Parts: sequence; structure tokens; C-alpha cells
Amino acid sequence: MGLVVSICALAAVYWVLRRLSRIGTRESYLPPGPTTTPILGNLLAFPTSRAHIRFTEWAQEYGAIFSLKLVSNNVVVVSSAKLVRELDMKGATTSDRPAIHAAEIVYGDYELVFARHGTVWRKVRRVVQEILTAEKCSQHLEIQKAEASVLMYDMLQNPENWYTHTRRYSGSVILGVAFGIHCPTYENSYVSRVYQTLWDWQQLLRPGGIPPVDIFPFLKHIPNRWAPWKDLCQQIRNKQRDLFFSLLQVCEDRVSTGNRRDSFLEYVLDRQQEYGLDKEMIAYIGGTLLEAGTETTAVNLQSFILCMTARPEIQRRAQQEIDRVVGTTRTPDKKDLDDLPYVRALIKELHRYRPVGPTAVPHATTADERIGEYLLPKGTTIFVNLWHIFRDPELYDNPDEFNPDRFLNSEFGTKPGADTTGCREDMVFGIGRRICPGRFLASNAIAMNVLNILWAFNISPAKDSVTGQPIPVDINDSIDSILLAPLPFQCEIMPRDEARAEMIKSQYASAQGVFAGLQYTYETS
Ligand code: HEM
Repeated sequence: MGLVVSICALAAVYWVLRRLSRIGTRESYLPPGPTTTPILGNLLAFPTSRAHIRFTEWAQEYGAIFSLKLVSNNVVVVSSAKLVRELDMKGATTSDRPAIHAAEIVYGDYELVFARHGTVWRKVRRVVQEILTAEKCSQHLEIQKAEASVLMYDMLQNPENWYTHTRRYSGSVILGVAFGIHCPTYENSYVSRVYQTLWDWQQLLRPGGIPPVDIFPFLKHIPNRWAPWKDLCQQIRNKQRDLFFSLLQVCEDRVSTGNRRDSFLEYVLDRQQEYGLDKEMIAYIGGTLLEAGTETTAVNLQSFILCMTARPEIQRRAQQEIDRVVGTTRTPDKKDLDDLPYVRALIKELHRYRPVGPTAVPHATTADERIGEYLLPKGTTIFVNLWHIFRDPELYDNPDEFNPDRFLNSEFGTKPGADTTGCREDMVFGIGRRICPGRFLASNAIAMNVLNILWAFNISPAKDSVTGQPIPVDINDSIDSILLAPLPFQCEIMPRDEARAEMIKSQYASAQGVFAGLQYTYETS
């Protein structure tokens, strides 16, 4: 009897050890990837910053699809347009988000960007998609145009603060179209509150921002007194809710008093029953638009200024084209873009060269799915490495060069003979069913401001105060964050002539008429 017990005990130990030894080991059906270590897999090798660069190095070594084991979690990184097309087509099983415990605490399941694939996501996504169609966004072009006039005026009056002006601009546009609010300044405004909460949230989301609870779920159960990050999540949640619900209140008051501003949120409140939304969902719809639309658009503009500072000859060529079509007696209009092929190509090249989200937002599978020749089990996290796709030497000649001409020579900027399967113009906005619903609003913003800024200003490197020599900018510079934002840098922004400066001032004055219909705010609370 004793012998039987001993054999059983040994067998149990052997079984446990075998199971343990498999943890962290890559299964044969997964795509290849860097060598794993027992239990941890690739956890220690997972990049803690600028993931797109490390992912690109791995793609060069292991191919267009590779995998990482984070203990028992599977992560797959896709780095080719062809495979993105497969993801686009297999949206039914690849549209979830990975479970992120911090996001669960901060947002519950209400914030669209992080929401898991389920009833709430479907309901909210439908509404957001409906209010952000190209047609609905065109009804708000007046606000976007007026805000773009303010951006030009701010750059004229106070060019050294151009970085903050782009932030005010993008925040105030969303506040205008979503809530009917105009923020004339960055400081002490709703916009700076949005940036503060976004910053806190991104610090928390960074690898190492909190203990790895998503990989070691038992960490979730550590009592609050030993887990200060739980408090931090709660504080961010409280700050966000204060902001989201105070903005909702503004719109509810308008609806109830009839003092309307025709904003998205008023539209949603009117259809609350039809859409089956509760108050919580509506508040988070507004909050999501604000958080997802503000920094992304500003970063896009900041990258534009960076590229123009670094490449004056491209700037001149675009200005010459605009001058031929628009002239000097009026400011540009978005419709002018139809007659400006080089400027259109410049915008496409900007998205390729500096994608706002170089690894997009990770998706996750809701069922076992085949991508390429591999099996991705249910629950696999999928990153799309846009950075590598847009620098794929099989697709692009000299991919590290900022060169709008490539988009004049072919639809997707690709080199002659390249296989363009899966290439699409809006890939920078994401994949499949989760594609960015704000892409029409964002595209209007970039078009208007690129036209305005090139028409109005000459942008050049700042001069060293002692030597008078231009201070070169690093076109690859970026803040270490999920978005590829340039670090704030100095440049000279000068009106191209006095007549244009006067026109900027008069357009700014006319824009005040548009804002008169909106609620002004310097609100901080
Ligand atoms: C240049 C500007 C922008 C870029 C490059 C951008 C890019 C992206 C990307 C890559 C995603 C993830 C898509 C995916 O998971 O496959 C996304 C999601 C999202 N974006 Fe944008 N975005 C921009 C502006 C905006 C604006 C202006 C808004 C709204 C006003 C917005 C709202 C959203 C929302 C709500 C989601 C989450 C969609 C979901 O998960 O279902 N974005 N965006």
C-alpha cells in the first residue's frame, strides 16, 4: 500500500513538473519567435518602450508573423499588409481587445477603445459610427474650419508655443462637435484636463506602470494597502468620471432647456431610448471621443511640423502648388485638396512615415483562428506592427526617406512591381471591425491644417542664439509613449508675408461668429 502511495505521489509530482516545464514554451502550432525560457517565456524580453522598433527587429528575424510567450499568454505580431487583410476578413473572431485589468478598473467596459468585444461594445460602437460618418462630420466642418483659423492665429501671435496650440486645437474641435463647447485657451481648460488624465493613464499602461497582473492574475487579489496601483487606478477613474459626467451635464441641460448647440451628445441624448443606452454609456461615449480624438490628431499635426522643419524643399514644393491653386487673396479650403496632388501625397506620406499609433491598438481572438499558416488559439493578443509594414523594403523604395513623390507614382506609394495585396489607404486607422470610427473627422483636420499652415507660414529650424546657426531637428525623435509623438522642439514659424498675416487675423475675427453659437469655457472645476 505504502509503495502504491509513493508511486502515485511521484507520478503526481512528475505530472506537475511536466505541466510547469511547458509553461512559457511556444506550442508548435504558433508562429515562430524568439527563444523562450521556462515559465516566463519571452516575458523578460518584451519591450518596455518603443515596442515597434523591437517588433521590427524580430520581424526581420522571424518573418511577417511571429509570436511571443508571456508565461502562458500568447502574443502574435503581424507585420505585413497581406496578413492584415486576413485579419480584416476574419473580423468575427479577431475584434476583441486583450483583458487589461487596469482598464477594467478605470473604465469598466464602457470606454470603446479598450472595451472587450461584447454587447456594450456593439451598442456603443454602432452609435459612435453613426455620429462620425463622413456626412455627419461634414456638418461640423464649420467648427473644424473655425478652430483651424484659431490655430493659424495662435501660431502667428505666439509661434514658440506651437506644440500646445496643436493640442488646444484638437481638443477644442472634439469639444465643439461632441459637446458644443469652445476652449479658447489650453491652460485651465477642459483640454488640459483631458491631457492630464491621458498622461496619468498612459503612465499606468506602460509596461512596468503597474505589476504584471494580466500575466499573473493572482496579483489582482493583493489587498489594497499593499497595492498602491489600485488606488492610482481609482484616482484616474474618479478624475475621468468627473470630466465625462460634467460634460454630459452641460448637454443634458441644453436638451432640457432647449438651448441647443447641435452637438453629437445632444443627438445621442435625443435617441437614448432608440439606441438602448443608459446614462453611464452616454457619458463614456463623450469621454471616449475626447480621449481617442484629441491627442491622436495633435500628434499627427506635430509630426507634420517636424517633417516640414526637417525637409524645407518638400515644404517649398507643396507651397508652390498651393499658391498656384489658392493664390494669395484667400485662405485655402478643404475642397482645394482635389486640385493639389502633391499635398495629398504629402499627407499620405506623413501617415506612412510617422504613423500616429505605430503598433495600432492590440486586438484579441475570441475563438481559435488561422492566420497565415498558423493557429492562433482563443485569447491570443494580436499586435499589428504598422511601423514595419510602412517600412517594408519589399513594398517601398528607400522606406526610411520622407518622400511624398512615392504617392504620386503609385496608389499606395509602393515601388514598381510590388505585391500590393492588402494595402489600403486607411490602414493607419486600424483593422477590421475596430477600425478608427473617427477617421473622417481626423482626415478633415489634417487636410485643413496642412493646407492652412503651408499657405500661411514658412517653417524652419530655430537658430542658435549664440552662433545664429540653424538647430537641426531629428526627424525620428519621439516621446516614449504608445503614440509616436515628437518631443516638443523649437522651430521658427514666420508668416510668409504681411498680407497673409492680415488675412489670418481677419479670418480669426470671423471665426468668433461660429464660436458665438457654442458655449465658451475656461472651466476647470
Ligand atoms: C490622426 C488621427 C487618428 C488616428 C491615426 C487614429 C488611429 C486609431 C487606431 C489605429 C485605432 C485602433 C483601431 C484598431 O483597433 O484596429 C483607433 C481607434 C479608435 N479611434 Fe482613432 N485615430 C485618430 C483620430 C480619432 C478621432 C478624431 C476620434 C474620435 C473623435 C477617434 C476615435 C477612435 C475610437 C472611438 C477608437 C476605438 C474603436 C474601437 O475600438 O472600436 N480617433 N484610432
